[in-house]
Amino acid sequence: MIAPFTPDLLTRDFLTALLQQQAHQAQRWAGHGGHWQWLGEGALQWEPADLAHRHADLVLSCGIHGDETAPVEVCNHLIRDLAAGHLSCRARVLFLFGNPEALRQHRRYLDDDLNRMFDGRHQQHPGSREATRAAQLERWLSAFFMAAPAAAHAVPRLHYDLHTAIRGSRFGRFALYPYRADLQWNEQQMAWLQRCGVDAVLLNEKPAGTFSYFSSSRFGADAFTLELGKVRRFGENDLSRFSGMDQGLRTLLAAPADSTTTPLPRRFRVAGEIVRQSEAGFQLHIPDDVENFTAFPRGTVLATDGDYRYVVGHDEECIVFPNPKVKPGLRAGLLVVEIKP
Ligand SMILES: O=C(O)CCC(=O)N[C@@H](CCC(=O)O)C(=O)O
Ligand SMILES: [Zn+2]
Repeated sequence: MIAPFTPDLLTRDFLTALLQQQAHQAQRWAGHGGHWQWLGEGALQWEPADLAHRHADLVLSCGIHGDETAPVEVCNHLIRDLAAGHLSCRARVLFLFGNPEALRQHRRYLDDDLNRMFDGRHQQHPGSREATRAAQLERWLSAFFMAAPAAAHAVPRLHYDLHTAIRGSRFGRFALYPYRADLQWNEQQMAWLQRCGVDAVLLNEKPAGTFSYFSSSRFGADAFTLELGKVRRFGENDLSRFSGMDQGLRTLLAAPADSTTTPLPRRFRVAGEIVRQSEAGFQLHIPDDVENFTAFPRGTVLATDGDYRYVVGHDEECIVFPNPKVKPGLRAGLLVVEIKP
């Protein structure tokens, strides 16, 4: 029998409540040092009692891809510990569990890749379940930033979109920094990422339909897609591999990121993109066991599709996210080159 919905269950085990579709009423209730608010399926907001002195408006999203379960467990533990009073949180936080139905089915997506739908692109996919969800996630995130109560000082907007990758990687954890028209990368954020165990950052050079691009471009948030490990099913994740990010987030909830300098992550810029052209003719000439950040020399033909060829044009390009199964028109791989200090 499905247990009745209570706010207590919702925060004690948000994930189970979500997967069992138990929580579906708009509610607001008091917690340790602040208030919770259930906004809708997969959306939970925390506001500290002392809003005037909060140090960040932080969006933590996970499960945008339904087969990427470890970050969902990390967020679930943060909610549980915050609800139990074991974790202090002086930031205002919006937790978003991106694609609940895909999480239930352990599928990357149901109809379309949700992380290609943001910044209004969902309007081009009427009838897609991910289009509906992207519009909903955009509304929650927009309201969270736009309706932020006044504070005693400027409050940074942050958004960390937590993912895991399909393939192994030469860098265990890496971040994607969405394109910024002003080209100002936030060095303090880079240092914070390094302290969380993120070894490499990819700087994107054009707008995208990703969730992190949406919050960066629309709200000036310091937003990142964070790749924290490998895709696995619920129950198969070794959460000790995620402890760096877990600890980093716990510290950040309690207090602003400190600005001590650390070695910064290595930086890469996007140099090219493999785009699948057709359903029938696309071939990716990269074996299945090639890891993210594997380098290929100039002249290597990485993909073909009819007249289309992707040929490595720099002395060396490293492949990230090679995936021959994407739909035509979508990215089937990113090519990056390191920016030498
Ligand atoms: O491992 C893979 O092939 C994909 C992992 C993943 O979901 N990555 C994100 C990156 C988003 C970005 O470019 O900021 C994605 O593809 O959506
Ligand atoms: Zn993902």
